[in-house]
Amino acid sequence: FHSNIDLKRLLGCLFCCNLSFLYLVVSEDKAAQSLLNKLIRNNLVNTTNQVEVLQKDPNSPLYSVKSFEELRLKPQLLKGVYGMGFNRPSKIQETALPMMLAEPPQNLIAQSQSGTGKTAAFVLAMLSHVDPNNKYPQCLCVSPTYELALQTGKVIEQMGKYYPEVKLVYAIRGNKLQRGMKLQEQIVIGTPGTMLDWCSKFRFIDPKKIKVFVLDEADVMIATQGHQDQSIRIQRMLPKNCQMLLFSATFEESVWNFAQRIVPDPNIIKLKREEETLDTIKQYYVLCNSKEEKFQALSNIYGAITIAQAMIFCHTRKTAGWLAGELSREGHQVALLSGEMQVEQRAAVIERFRDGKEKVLVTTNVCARGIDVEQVSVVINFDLPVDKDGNPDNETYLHRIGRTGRFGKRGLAINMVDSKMSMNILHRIQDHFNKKIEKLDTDDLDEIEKIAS
Ligand SMILES: Nc1ncnc2c1ncn2[C@@H]1O[C@H](COP(=O)(O)OP(=O)(O)OP(=O)(O)O)[C@@H](O)[C@H]1O
Repeated sequence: FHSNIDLKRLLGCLFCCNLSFLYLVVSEDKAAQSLLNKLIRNNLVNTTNQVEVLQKDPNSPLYSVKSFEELRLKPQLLKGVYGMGFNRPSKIQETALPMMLAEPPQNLIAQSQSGTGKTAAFVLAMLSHVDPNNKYPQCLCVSPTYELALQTGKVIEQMGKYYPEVKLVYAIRGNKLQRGMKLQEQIVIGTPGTMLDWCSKFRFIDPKKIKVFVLDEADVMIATQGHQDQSIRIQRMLPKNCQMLLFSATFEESVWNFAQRIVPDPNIIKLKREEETLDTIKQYYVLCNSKEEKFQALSNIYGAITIAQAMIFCHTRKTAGWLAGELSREGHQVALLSGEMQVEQRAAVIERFRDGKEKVLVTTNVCARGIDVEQVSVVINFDLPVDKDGNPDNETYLHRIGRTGRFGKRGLAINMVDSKMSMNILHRIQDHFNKKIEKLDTDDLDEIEKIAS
């Protein structure tokens, strides 16, 4: 089942004049990124921001809860929640859960970054609303890919551990059912195409009996051609009083337009992402003439200061592979994150690095975009981040080395410059952030030692 992301990317390159191929590659990347984040995250992201709430009816009181008890959950579900190690609702759950569990049910559009507790919230809502005595589907949840659906399914299974009467089925390609059968499971989770077929073409599901409809990862969903229309067609088959819930990590205009078509009369909850800043980061650049010289500079740095954990970014897979080899030969414990790896393999590499089993992580841009490895104190741009036109990619630069304000530890960033062009990129990055990037002479041990103090 695991989609071979790299084969598709390769095909995308071969047919790069064919836009639809390119489209596929981009959307696969988004889904892969999202899956990767899910696989490596095992706790909530910290946030100091407040949720913004826009109520459908501004006059109705706004409830928020500080404990799961206040939600009057079924005892089996409360046990399930505590069994997962949750002590109290996350920021977004504080407001989203009372809305989702209210009677009559309310519709909701919620946006917050990955890892803030959205999945756990809607899973709890689905489990609370089903009637296990009714042996037919009552909740539908659509996800952009099979793998993402599976992850949500796992959360349903964990949270519903003490509520075994509630059953779950996956509406995914490859799960072939006998014609004419009717599903008995109360929750159906799957991808839009198969879900639509099961509701209309095969009628395994009676859409008129659905009480809760969840659309997860709306931003990833609309990046895949066809998913948007399929989702809307499913939504149109559902009864008027069905609760509609939509979740997204980002909220650009296209997502918002889609959300409004899926969710009528919504309450809206938004949680701003924690801003990243370069304020607590010391930034340096090193002048070199070749990749061998860059490696030598790196060795000198390693020789002069103790680096607990470093992340090194390269532009191409080839450079990353070469550098990882050179570093290993010098006796470093190196992890390599490369594009040809499957998402699960990538997650395993990042987890080992997180656990401190490896001290250096060498990676290409594509692989590490959007991944937070908070404890890394040194980031090395072996190649500076540029976009496809060769312009500085300021956003990636900030994301790689920036820290989120209050939680941020001090950090060190070293940029390797090996040509006039990369010097120009460096200057533009420096101007963009209006923060000086100091020159570092890596042949001068004393100077290197100073940067660590
Ligand atoms: N109230 C809570 N207390 C402690 N941990 C929680 C709580 N809610 C969720 N988590 C955990 O935090 C992590 C992120 O939660 P969740 O997957 O629900 O977030 P998300 O916003 O849906 O992110 P993603 O889209 O990446 O899955 C998970 O490991 C989850 O088990």
